[in-house]
Amino acid sequence: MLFYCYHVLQNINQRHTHIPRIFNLHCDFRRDMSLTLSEIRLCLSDASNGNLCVKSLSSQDQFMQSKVVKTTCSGSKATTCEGNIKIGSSRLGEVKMYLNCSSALRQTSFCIPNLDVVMKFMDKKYNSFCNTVDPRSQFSMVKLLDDFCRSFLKLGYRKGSNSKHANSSLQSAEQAQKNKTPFIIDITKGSEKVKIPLRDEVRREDLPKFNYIPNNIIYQNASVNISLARISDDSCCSGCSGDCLSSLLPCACAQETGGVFAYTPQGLLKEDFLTACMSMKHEPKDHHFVYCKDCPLGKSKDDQKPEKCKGHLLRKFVKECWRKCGCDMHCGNRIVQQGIKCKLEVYWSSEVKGWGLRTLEDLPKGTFVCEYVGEILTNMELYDRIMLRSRNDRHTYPVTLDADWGSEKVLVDEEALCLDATYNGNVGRFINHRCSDANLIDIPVEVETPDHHYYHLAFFTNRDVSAYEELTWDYGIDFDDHNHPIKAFQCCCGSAFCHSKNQKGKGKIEN
Ligand SMILES: C[S@@+](CC[C@H](N)C(=O)[O-])C[C@H]1O[C@@H](n2cnc3c(N)ncnc32)[C@H](O)[C@@H]1O
Repeated sequence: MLFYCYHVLQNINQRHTHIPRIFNLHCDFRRDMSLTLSEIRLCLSDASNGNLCVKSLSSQDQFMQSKVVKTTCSGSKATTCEGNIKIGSSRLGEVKMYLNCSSALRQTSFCIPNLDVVMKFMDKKYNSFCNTVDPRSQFSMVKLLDDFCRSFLKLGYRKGSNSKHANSSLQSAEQAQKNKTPFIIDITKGSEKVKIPLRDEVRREDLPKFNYIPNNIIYQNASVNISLARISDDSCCSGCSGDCLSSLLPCACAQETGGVFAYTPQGLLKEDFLTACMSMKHEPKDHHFVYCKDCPLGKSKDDQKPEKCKGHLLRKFVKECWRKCGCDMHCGNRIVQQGIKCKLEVYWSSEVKGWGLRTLEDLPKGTFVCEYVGEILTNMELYDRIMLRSRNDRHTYPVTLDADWGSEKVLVDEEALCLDATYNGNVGRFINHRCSDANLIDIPVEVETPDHHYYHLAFFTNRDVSAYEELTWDYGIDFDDHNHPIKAFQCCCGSAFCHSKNQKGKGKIEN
């Protein structure tokens, strides 16, 4: 059997905004190139035959396969050829096609042509055949296959499916088609270097209501001292020029990370730095935890009788070059401040989790994705906000900037800071939690002030992440502490290490 895979329509779904989309096309073409729509008759069986794992989709997007029992190619020298066409659709509505013809071509001098060339050939052939002049009505193989996939989903839905899973995908795909799925082209309203769309596949009424801000903003009482005088001459690199990463000796800005820069020349977080941060997060043994004498969290719950500190993870910081440094804006030690560069998308993750964030491209390990941006609040301000919160507010959006709380003897309230992205925030507010094996890690980054009670919270990938995977981080919250400002929720992350499974005694991880 001749089998050959062509990747032709990869990423087409990035260009086509409406689902269903062709994800990949794998196919064989006959030697005489007689494989055209009019010459193929498809008989789809309704049997589903297992799952097809696709690397570029997350493992939860299992594909249902339908097997074509017969493919007939007429008009060729070989009268009939039996083969397989496998079509899969995921819950997200992506469609994958394999075309696999059996033939005797293996024995011939058949040479596999470039599929782009074949596509053009087919377009030309059918356009001349139809004698069309209007470019809008011209035949296109790509359009034809796209249409084929849409019809497949549509007809499959009408006839019903023996899979609940596939059914919901088809339903939402159908609905999306019907409604021409409204979505926001750019939730950042032009304030980031990249556009970040919001894909509304299921036509939600409750689109997120918030104001997009690309940088943290002080709400009222927070003390953030960003005066240049605060930066001493020996903690910046005024003598540098160009790119600090290319100089022979690391400059003063690498001191925070032990005299070596945390970033590679390719702009990724270094493997050993990442490993150290991950091990602190995954094995928070006593020496990584610090206990403050006068814990701001304990105080905010009861000022008269403050609760004992439950401990804070003492975190490693990255320090980036900044305004007092002599290097330029493209210096390799200025990753976070250069802003978002990845292709991201906000999408409806699930009924329980709500909106989520996914990547539209493969991201190598150590890639900076985005910051968690919000209003800078003091711990008391956050506490007051929480008191006023409506019971109907399902999701919460604060993070505590406590990476250095333990090293301070006493923090006054103006210095015990949090970020709240409820009303004002960036795309980081859509990142959902995943217990233990999330694909992002949050790293504290010092940029404009050496005072570590204020810092940037930046997300980096902690492994290679494939396009269309949901981006998640481990919020690191205590799910049993119902008074914590970051309200615990019933976790549905789906991880084998999920704490809600642990509570039922399954998948327990030992710290
Ligand atoms: C920072 S927001 C994340 C974005 C949110 N999903 C949305 O729709 O805007 C955090 C909230 O999302 C929900 N959430 C995040 N991860 C979750 C998970 N693993 N399971 C259930 N709910 C989750 C919780 O309601 C949580 O308070």
